[in-house]
Amino acid sequence: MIETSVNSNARFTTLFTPSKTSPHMWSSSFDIARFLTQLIRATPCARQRMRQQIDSYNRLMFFLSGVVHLGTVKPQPFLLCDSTATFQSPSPTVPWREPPTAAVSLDDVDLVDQSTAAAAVEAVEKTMAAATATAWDDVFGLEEQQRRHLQRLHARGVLWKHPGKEESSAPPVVFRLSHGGEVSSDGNCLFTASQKAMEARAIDARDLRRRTVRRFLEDFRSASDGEKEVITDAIRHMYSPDLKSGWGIHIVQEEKLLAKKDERESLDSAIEELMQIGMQRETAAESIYRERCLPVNDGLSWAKYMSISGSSEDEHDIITLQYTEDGLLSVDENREGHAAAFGDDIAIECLATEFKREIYVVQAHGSDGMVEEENCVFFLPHKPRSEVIEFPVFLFMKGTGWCGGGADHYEPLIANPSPMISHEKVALGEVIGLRHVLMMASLSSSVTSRSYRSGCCWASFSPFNGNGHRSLSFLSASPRRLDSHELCVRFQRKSGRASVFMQDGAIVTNSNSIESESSLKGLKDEVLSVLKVAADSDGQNQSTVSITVVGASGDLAKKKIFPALFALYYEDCLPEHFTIFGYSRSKMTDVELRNMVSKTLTCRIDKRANCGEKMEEFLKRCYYHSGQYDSQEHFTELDKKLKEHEAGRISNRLFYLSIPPNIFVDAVKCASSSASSVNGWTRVIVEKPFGRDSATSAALTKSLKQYLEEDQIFRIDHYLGKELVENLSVLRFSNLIFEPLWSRQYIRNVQLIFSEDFGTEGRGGYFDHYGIIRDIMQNHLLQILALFAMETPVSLDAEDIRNEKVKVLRSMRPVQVEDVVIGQYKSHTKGGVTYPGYTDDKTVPKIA
Ligand SMILES: NC(=O)C1=CN([C@@H]2O[C@H](COP(=O)(O)OP(=O)(O)OC[C@H]3O[C@@H](n4cnc5c(N)ncnc54)[C@H](OP(=O)(O)O)[C@@H]3O)[C@@H](O)[C@H]2O)C=CC1
Ligand SMILES: O=C1O[C@H](COP(=O)(O)O)[C@@H](O)[C@H](O)[C@H]1O
Repeated sequence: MIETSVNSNARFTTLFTPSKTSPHMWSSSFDIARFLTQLIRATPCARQRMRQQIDSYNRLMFFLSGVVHLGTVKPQPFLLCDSTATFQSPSPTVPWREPPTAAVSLDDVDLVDQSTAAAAVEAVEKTMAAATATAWDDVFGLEEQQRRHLQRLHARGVLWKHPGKEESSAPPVVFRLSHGGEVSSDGNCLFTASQKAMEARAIDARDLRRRTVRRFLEDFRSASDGEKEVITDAIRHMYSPDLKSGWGIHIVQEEKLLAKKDERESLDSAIEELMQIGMQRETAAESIYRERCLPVNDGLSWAKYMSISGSSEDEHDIITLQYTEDGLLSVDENREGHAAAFGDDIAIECLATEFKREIYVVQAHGSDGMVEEENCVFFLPHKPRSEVIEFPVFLFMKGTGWCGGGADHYEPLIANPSPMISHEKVALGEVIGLRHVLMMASLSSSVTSRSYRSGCCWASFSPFNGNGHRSLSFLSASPRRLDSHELCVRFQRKSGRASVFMQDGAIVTNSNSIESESSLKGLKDEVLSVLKVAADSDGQNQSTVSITVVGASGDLAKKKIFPALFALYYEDCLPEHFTIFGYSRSKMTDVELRNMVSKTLTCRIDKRANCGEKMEEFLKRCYYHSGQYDSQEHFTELDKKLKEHEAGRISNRLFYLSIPPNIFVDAVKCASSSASSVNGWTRVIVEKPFGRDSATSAALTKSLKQYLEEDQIFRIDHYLGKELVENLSVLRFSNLIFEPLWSRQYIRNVQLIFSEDFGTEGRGGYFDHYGIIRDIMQNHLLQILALFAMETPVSLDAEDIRNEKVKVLRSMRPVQVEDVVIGQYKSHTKGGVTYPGYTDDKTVPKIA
């Protein structure tokens, strides 16, 4: 029995639905807070947390099982391109070191005014720290520990040596690995991620898939019998496992079958026929699909399988049969044909061969990685069978797997190459007192002109001029500001030695080849001013989020939204630049709004330090504008105020509609036409109820879509964000004890109990009109029911979860009036206090 008991401590929990891709799950006061963070940053924490809990163990198992069982790649599960290890080998290179942690003293090089230098250093340090820290900051789905490993990996860089080439002809390269952005977590992610990681703009993900399959077929056909056998074994192991003896790693095994799209109807009728003679749908389906579909169990069927991208143009649909040791668990019939073949190790190797590039799959393990801290990043190499002609491709493997059911997810890594720092090469930086400004510059006379990426600037050298001088140009790192600033560095060719040997900010030798003190001073001044400009301009390009609570004078705003925003602020989850505006018809000043809000702000994070202070700071960021919900003019005034606060930054705007549903559309119309962002995103959160029934809900959506794109609309069902509800999925799918027991064989009945210990609380008008069934049953409780009863989704992707929920709802017998017992609560006395009955509430209309 699951009891979702709700009492006065109940927190506001949210589930939001960016409709097209439906339910993302959320949780509360923190829940609404988390929802808002995600919405603002588009990084779903709750999902992330759930993934983390489910995945870390399974990912490692999945990874190791791949390594153990796959005969086609040479598994090397431990750091292959470990920069630390390689850099320590004796070589003519300067060993790479971690950035110094001690504060830099400007004493040795203090040739400019201290305060200017200090201010600039601070600005630059901030930018640099942000650049490194944010390298993996916004990536959702990571445990803190993983994030740390990845940030460290980014900061250190990864050394890569061209396989099979002498160092002299192909010197080693250090890559900085940063996240290349999320890609949709469907079966195409290997290809979409690879396309981004390769920065292959001219080729799309589908082409990559096609070329992968073509490469496989060409090579497979020309393989020897022995090689074919190895490949076939690997394919069988993955897609047609031996269900008698193949157990050991996963408690669920999958078989893949291919159904011809044009035979789906006849397959369905055959299944129906079996059902008519009393067979259950799944057993019937299993039997028909097994009999009439193509198993993926050899090279040719693998090629057919791997060609499937989930589009209507595919020849086949993928059918997945899932088994536990007890027998059939489920049949994923993929009726809409959207499932795509997830790329496996064989596919990656083919991709590597096709492009003649090594592909490294990088994994970072979390707290339960069972490996020591230093070895938490794994590189799984996939070597091309051909020669290597280009730099490698790096992919990040982020698990979304369910109990070994597969579905690890690939995301692109962008690998920025930097040359090795050697004694022939010099970096300029510390000499001018800028600890973290790493501008590596090759002064070797063979190099005529080159660009190097530094943490906050681009620096490029011109060729030497007739006087043996060359200049260094700085460009702001921000792509929007490519205004260059010329600096004459006046390094001399003749010395052949660097003025300052520097690595990551450290001075390792003298600076006597810089011509004179005055030129150094000039250089320092100029660089400082350039960097200051760069840092300032970067600041301007930062974005800001303006959150407008429409209906700020109301119950929900006071009780839940403002406290949630404060919780977010307290937890440092709001961006640096944000403003909150309350908007409603009531007349209020900023101060009055702050007073109103302050009454409901509690330090949710149980009396933690500085709560009062934080609250004051937070309130200072809250403003109010009074206006009608259907007035363009009033929203234009709001827009003006928002702009003042946004101060020229990229503005992202969020409107939280905390108003009665009959005025949603008016407010959206005015907000979108008079107060939407011109250079950032505009998003709208819509509170329930989304209509009274299906028709009115559709009508509401249609009206909203006159003014908004679907992906701007976020619908909330806060209940799904409740921790208990979220944990249900974890309990079901990641708990090895419950997972196999969660079936009708072992559970006799399930009761969902929603018990509140308070009454209508002045909302009698609403309840009497709308009804408790519409208020909580058709949304909150049905969602819980679906989560409880659904089959394992293919992945945690919103679409997959929704599909499984829909299947549950479709297979339920509609409730009849005779099935329902309804009632109203009566007045009662407890602890000497008398609580009114439903009909005693003054706001409940009286029957004449
Ligand atoms: N309260 C809660 O716990 C929950 C609420 N919701 C939903 O959130 C939304 C807001 O709820 P809640 O704050 O309780 O609602 P309120 O009834 O408190 O309304 C919010 C504000 O809207 C304005 N307003 C109210 N009625 C009208 C009207 N007829 N015409 C124009 N403006 C009006 C008022 O502001 P002013 O007069 O200053 O303009 C009011 O302060 C609703 O859609 C509700 O269903 C969802 C889940 C829980
Ligand atoms: O949506 C609603 O939910 C609340 C219960 O949610 P909680 O987060 O406060 O526990 C319910 O009281 C209210 O009637 C309903 O509209």
